[in-house]
Amino acid sequence: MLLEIRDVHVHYGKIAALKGITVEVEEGEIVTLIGANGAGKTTTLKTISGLRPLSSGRILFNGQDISRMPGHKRVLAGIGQAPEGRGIFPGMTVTENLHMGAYARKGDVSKDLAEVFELFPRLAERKNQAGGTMSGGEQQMLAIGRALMSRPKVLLLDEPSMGLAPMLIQQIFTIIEEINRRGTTVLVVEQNAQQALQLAHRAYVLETGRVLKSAPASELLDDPEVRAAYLGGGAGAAGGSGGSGDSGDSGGKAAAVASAPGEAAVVDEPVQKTAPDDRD
Ligand SMILES: Nc1ncnc2c1ncn2[C@@H]1O[C@H](COP(=O)(O)OP(=O)(O)OP(=O)(O)O)[C@@H](O)[C@H]1O
Repeated sequence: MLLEIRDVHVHYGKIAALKGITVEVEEGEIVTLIGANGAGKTTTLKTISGLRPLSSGRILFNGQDISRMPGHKRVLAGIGQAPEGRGIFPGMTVTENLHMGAYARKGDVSKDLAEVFELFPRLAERKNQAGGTMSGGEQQMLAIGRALMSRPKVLLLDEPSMGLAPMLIQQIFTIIEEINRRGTTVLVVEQNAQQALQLAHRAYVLETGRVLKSAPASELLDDPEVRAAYLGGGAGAAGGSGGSGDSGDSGGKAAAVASAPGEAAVVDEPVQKTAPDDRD
């Protein structure tokens, strides 16, 4: 087992955000955590990467207990994270941002840089552009690319589809599949349950700090309870895709994106929000 989260409890002051979560990730898998707002998905990722301390429980990585290991050492051990809200450095260029991803690692990074540019040609085209002037989709690519620069064994992704137009979501998910095909294990948190379940091998459904269910992703796509609560109640995603009943149709994918009808025309514009989630 590459990553094991065992009966983990996490608190924000008196608020119990995780109430005994157990999640396992095998090497080579794509695992997704789905669930409503406030279920504890982001907290789970932050606890794995060392941004939140555990109240109790254990986190094992490659069999080693990392529960109390500082975050930067976890990066060196092979845990890479692309955080919610991207968290890129707005004033730095794309290349500089990518170099920051390798800061904790010694040695030549040119091969890694070339690999990221190959995965994300858009970043290569914009390598001298300031991160803050990039579109939402490009910033998401940059955040993933930066996490890859640390050569993670497991890549933690927090809401990679957030705020992106359907076509871009599709692109990002295809790249995540490719990253996994090249050997990186992926743990991805998503509100976009339909797409996450189509991407992942296995999934955990979180509800108010607990694991409600875990199963192969394809099983959860057909699970009536999951469909009712997280997939818009019927076939395909919420939002009225036309309801063809085929969960793999592109209409369903498009409808899985939470956007007002008028927003469909917005492709991918520069975004201002670049700071990491700083509610802590
Ligand atoms: N900085 C914080 N201070 C206090 N409570 C917090 C903080 N961050 C999260 N929480 C609480 O912890 C619980 C889990 O939140 P978390 O962000 O992990 O959920 P989530 O499933 O990722 O939801 P979202 O999609 O909204 O990010 C919620 O009850 C939330 O209100």
